[in-house]
Amino acid sequence: MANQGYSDKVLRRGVDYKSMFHPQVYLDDYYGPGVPQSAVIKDFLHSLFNTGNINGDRLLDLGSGPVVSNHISAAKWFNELIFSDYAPGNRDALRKWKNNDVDAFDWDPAFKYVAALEGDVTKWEEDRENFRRKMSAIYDCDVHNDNPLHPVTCQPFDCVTSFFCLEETCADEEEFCRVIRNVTSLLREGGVLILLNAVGQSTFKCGDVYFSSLSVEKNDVIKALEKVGLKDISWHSFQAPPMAGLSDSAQCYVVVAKK
Ligand SMILES: C[S@@+](CC[C@H](N)C(=O)[O-])C[C@H]1O[C@@H](n2cnc3c(N)ncnc32)[C@H](O)[C@@H]1O
Repeated sequence: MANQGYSDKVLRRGVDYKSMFHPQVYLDDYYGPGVPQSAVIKDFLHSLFNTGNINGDRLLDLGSGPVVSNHISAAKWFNELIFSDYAPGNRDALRKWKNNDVDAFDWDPAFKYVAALEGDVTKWEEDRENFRRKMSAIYDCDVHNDNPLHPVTCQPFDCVTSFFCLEETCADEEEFCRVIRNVTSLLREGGVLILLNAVGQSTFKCGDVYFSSLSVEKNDVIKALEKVGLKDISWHSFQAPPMAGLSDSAQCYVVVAKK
């Protein structure tokens, strides 16, 4: 589980996200029109949520970045969607979209795509407005705090998600386990944790900037979840289409576990 490769690059992490992670660049590279990876992820999350087994009142996403599309399929199963991120620029991008600002990122194609998966593409605008209504808060967060939402304290959530975030904040296995513990503390008993990330990724790019990631395999993730007492752990992995030099991994995982 060691970071490797890219020894000639400066790999950014931690506080660098506040100044060197540019939301618009990230969105264009990873979520722009025709990026195949984002379609594969939407397909997978659609099939996961459409089992109907993951539902409740409040869902919290940690390290949301400027991204809403990964939660479109989840939205109909929860009354409130709470987003959070460490970098103010990302929280601003989320707020702009919620407020329908003219220069907000255009998520309409993502809503159309998911509405088509749901079997009725004409519903996409209704889905988009329902989503905006359910987006009840956008918090500052740091998954390295015992309470990642500090200073905000919340009732435990029915579901906590974190996509392409936790490994990106950790340098070693010990930190990864601690972060999993912090994140799990926000779940109610019986609540569901959903993590999505790349397998074996040690770096990803946002524009010209390389960010570090803790390279994890299936056993590392499952061990960390078991260590904090999570149960009913299910692991899914799928091949992600090549990302044209943006990441050194072409495999994604989704892990689902119950507290
Ligand atoms: C690769 S982006 C993922 C964004 C989004 N979740 C997605 O699926 O595309 C990693 C995100 O983690 C956030 N982040 C970095 N350090 C963090 C920390 N200590 N606590 C919470 N989020 C953090 C960054 O600001 C960034 O938005």
